[in-house]
Amino acid sequence: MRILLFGPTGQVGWELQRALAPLGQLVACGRDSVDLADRTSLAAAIARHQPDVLVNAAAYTQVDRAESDPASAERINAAAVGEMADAMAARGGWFLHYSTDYVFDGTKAGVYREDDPAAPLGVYGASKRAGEVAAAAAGGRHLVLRTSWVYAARGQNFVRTMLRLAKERQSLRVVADQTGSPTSAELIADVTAHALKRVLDDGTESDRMSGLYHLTADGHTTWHGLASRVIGQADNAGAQLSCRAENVEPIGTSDYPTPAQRPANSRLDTTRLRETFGITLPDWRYHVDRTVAELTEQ
Ligand SMILES: NC(=O)C1=CN([C@@H]2O[C@H](COP(=O)(O)OP(=O)(O)OC[C@H]3O[C@@H](n4cnc5c(N)ncnc54)[C@H](OP(=O)(O)O)[C@@H]3O)[C@@H](O)[C@H]2O)C=CC1
Ligand SMILES: Cc1cn([C@H]2C[C@H](O)[C@@H](COP(=O)(O)OP(=O)(O)O[C@H]3O[C@@H](C)C(=O)[C@@H](O)[C@H]3O)O2)c(=O)[nH]c1=O
Ligand SMILES: [Mg+2]
Repeated sequence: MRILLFGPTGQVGWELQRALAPLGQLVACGRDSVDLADRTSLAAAIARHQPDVLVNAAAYTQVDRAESDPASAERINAAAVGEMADAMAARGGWFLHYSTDYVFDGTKAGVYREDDPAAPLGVYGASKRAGEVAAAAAGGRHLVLRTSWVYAARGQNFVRTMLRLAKERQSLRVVADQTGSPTSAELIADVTAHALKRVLDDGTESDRMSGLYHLTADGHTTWHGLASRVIGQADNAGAQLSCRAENVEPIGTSDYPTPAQRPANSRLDTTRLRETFGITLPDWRYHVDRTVAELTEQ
């Protein structure tokens, strides 16, 4: 079983290197060996490695920058994804890919299901939605895992930003009217490996599992709730902070203007994933607390 991984230096890709290794012969292609902006480079990587499974953890993830660089976001998050999906459909292999809660506009009152209409508010979300559509349109076997608010002990993420700012400033202002589920890269990688093992073990029976799934930690909070949790846990662990949890001020979205608009509600219903693959998802605080512990030990 040959597994090809794109994006091994990213948050999710890094964890996938560990999680996927036991499932087959894993080859990781970083930017040094494949540039997804270049169609020829992408086709050559697939031709060279002849994968049975392609896992794409690479993406254009700078939400605000995408607003002024839509061509790059569209190329990496949509066109390249379509080319990957087409190539894997032609090979008869599995294509695994990730998408985002930012495909929704956040106006729904409850949790979003996989088949709720997408209505992205920004360029990043629109490019990721186009990638989802392209992955399905190829007609091959695929798993697209839609996740949200990803963080890890390494890489660029909100949890690490909050710890850095809490060391520099005596107070922080964080939006309290955007709700979602913080999800660790480690959880995403472990669930990916579990789901991949399942579809490979089930052979052609697994064709009915092909499709789109929501994958987030259980429960939800706001960005303010997440910042308060992170700073409170770091403080308890003895980190030297200038800002305490009680000095994280809740603000409204309009008080924190950004180039890209973000959904007010992006809670995702994970029933389909849990029931199809028999997975239990931990509360969002579980991995947040472990990640903060790891970061404050360093
Ligand atoms: N981060 C988040 O909060 C969320 C992420 N997602 C999705 O999850 C997936 C993984 O995200 P995450 O791990 O956070 O991503 P990161 O931003 O941490 O990593 C992105 C990866 O993509 C690679 N990459 C970007 N452009 C290119 C290119 N032109 N050629 C080759 N490689 C490229 C990067 O390589 P390099 O290191 O060289 O730049 C890096 O390995 C993505 O599909 C993302 O859309 C979904 C919801 C939330
Ligand atoms: C740094 C900071 C951000 N914010 C706000 C801005 C924004 O509304 C929210 C989150 O900010 P960030 O820019 O860190 O997060 P953002 O880049 O929007 O994160 C998103 O990334 C992409 C890749 C995804 O797919 C999404 O699921 C989501 O995780 O917090 C504050 O209120 N105060 C602050 O000090
Ligand atoms: Mg960001």
